[in-house]
Amino acid sequence: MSSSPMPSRTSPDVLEELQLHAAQNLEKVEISRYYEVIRELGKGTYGKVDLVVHRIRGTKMALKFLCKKTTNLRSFLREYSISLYLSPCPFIIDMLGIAFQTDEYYIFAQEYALAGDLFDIIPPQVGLPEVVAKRCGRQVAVALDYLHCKKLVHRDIKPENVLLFDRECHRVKLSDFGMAQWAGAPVRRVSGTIPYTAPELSQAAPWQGICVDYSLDVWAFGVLLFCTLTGNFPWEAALPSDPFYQEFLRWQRRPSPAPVPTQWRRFSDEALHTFRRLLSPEPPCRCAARDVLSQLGCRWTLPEGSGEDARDARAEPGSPPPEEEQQLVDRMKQQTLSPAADEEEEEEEENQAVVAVETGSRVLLAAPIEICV
Ligand SMILES: Nc1ncnc2c1ncn2[C@@H]1O[C@H](COP(=O)(O)OP(=O)(O)OP(=O)(O)O)[C@@H](O)[C@H]1O
Repeated sequence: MSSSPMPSRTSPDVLEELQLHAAQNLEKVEISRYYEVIRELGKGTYGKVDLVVHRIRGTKMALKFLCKKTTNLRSFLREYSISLYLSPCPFIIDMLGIAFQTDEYYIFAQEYALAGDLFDIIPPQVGLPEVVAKRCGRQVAVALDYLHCKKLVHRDIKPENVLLFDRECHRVKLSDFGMAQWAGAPVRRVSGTIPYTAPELSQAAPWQGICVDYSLDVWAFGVLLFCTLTGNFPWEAALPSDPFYQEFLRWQRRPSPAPVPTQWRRFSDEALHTFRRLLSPEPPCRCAARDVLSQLGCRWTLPEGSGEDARDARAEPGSPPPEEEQQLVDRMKQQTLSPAADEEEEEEEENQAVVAVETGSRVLLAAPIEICV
């Protein structure tokens, strides 16, 4: 098993050229003169994304604003040129070749993904239907394979960075290359972790140097697939102190047949095999993102009520006692993609979406994120 991609036929010099060209043409523009802002599409750590219409051409587009206070020109040019460089892939967000600045922001334009992002359509504690999750997973796997072939690592794979053109995921695209790095580049872990952070990074000492590798994306992709299929995170963080991660690790490290951790029992043997390879604690043992493609023909989730989900529920030597397991399940339930679910139940469905976006649903995902420089 190896996560090495096919060799790239393109040169990183292209990126240098793109950056230079963008830097030389980065005009100061008064936004309201050229664009009418329709609404805010999203907010991130370093800025915001607005839906706008070009006043003359009438084209709808998404403008990404990076605040000058927190993003320097070099980082902006990097994100812009990497996004441009990767945008020929049909599963990566298209760039419109427009970049400019105001006094406060650096800005670039992208195509507008009219159905929002993947996070917003995952029903908490339920997940998407298998067919939809696989359709989405297939496109993300191809996008990852593409950028890995170009020797780049995304480093921020999560549902918020998978943009949708329809809610059934017939067309999805990977976005947000603000963290992307060349494979092999040394980075330092600065702070924090999220559920998608691979264990080698979560467990690195603060400021410890690590080498960027494709396997970081593969791990995050495995977590993303779990979230998409279940509406839960598999763990809060891939740390020994996290009981869900610990239980998963026990299962991963045991010779098979080993007891399947509680929250993984809904999956078929084929799906478990795939998860085991995507989420191997040892980075070199992780498979490539594209390896998921050959598993899409198998059934991944067991039919509800088939009795199959009782599989491995029997106590086996070394598995946690039932009370401990129940506690794990309870904690897991609190750790859903929508911690505010209870309060929202009384609200109308329309309001729920708004509340989820504005307050509750991103709590876990908004936990301190991995920032490497
Ligand atoms: N092209 C687009 N079309 C529609 N919505 C978009 C588009 N780009 C971004 N968004 C929305 O805006 C959100 C934030 O965008 P993005 O991830 O690019 O910002 P960021 O500052 O890099 O975020 P983070 O700090 O979380 O990485 C996305 O999760 C998505 O909901």
